[in-house]
Amino acid sequence: MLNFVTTNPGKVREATAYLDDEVVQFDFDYPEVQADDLGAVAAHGAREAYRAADGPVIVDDAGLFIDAFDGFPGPYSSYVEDRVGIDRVWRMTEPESDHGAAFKTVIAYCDGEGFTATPEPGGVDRGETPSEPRGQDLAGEASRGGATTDEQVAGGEGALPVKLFEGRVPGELVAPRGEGGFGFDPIFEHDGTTFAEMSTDEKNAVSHRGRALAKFAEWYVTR
Ligand SMILES: O=P(O)(O)OP(=O)(O)OP(=O)(O)OC[C@H]1O[C@@H](n2cnc3c(O)ncnc32)[C@H](O)[C@@H]1O
Repeated sequence: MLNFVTTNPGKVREATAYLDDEVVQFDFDYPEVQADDLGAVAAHGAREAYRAADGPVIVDDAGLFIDAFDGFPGPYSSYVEDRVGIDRVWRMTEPESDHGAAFKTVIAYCDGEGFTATPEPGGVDRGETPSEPRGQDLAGEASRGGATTDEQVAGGEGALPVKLFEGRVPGELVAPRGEGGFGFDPIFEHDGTTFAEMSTDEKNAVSHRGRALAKFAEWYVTR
């Protein structure tokens, strides 16, 4: 059994559709660290949640990165969805010449144990294809090239190990269409279809979360 630490049932639906193991929503609203890096936020959350949960946990920190706004709202997407709303985010983007955007997610796994997989030189597994099942051990080592977040990801000396899996999907922002999904799905179009017009399985097949879950699932069964 795997605890998916989230207040968002949409994320759990997507993970359940993907993983063979039983996935249970663990509604634990951990204090999110303020960081420009999804990995740092997810790693921190996974450690906090593991201490509160009875078993292994995954935390997914995700966001919408809009090209015209240099990646805004990124890690602050949940806040912007609540305070600004997806209609106004679309209206802000509409006058821009570039409507490009990407969803990104980092899944952090923690079970209180160390991991045996070999760390990849150069950082967290940032590949995009579901066929790359590698994560990285981040216990107590500042192993990434980023400027501000190495220490937050590594968690300092003696910190519980976490393993990170990233997924990204490019797309275009459009006027809202569709009833499915959650969050910014109605204004995010990929290959002519918004995520809100897709079924959960269709979205998982191409989405940031699906890609990260694929990497996680492949590692999880063989770890
Ligand atoms: O933190 P938890 O409790 O898991 O739930 P959350 O929904 O607040 O999750 P995040 O902190 O990861 O915030 C991500 C925000 O990014 C947006 N988002 C992330 N993944 C998305 C997806 O697959 N489809 C649409 N919007 C998404 C949405 O606005 C989320 O609120």
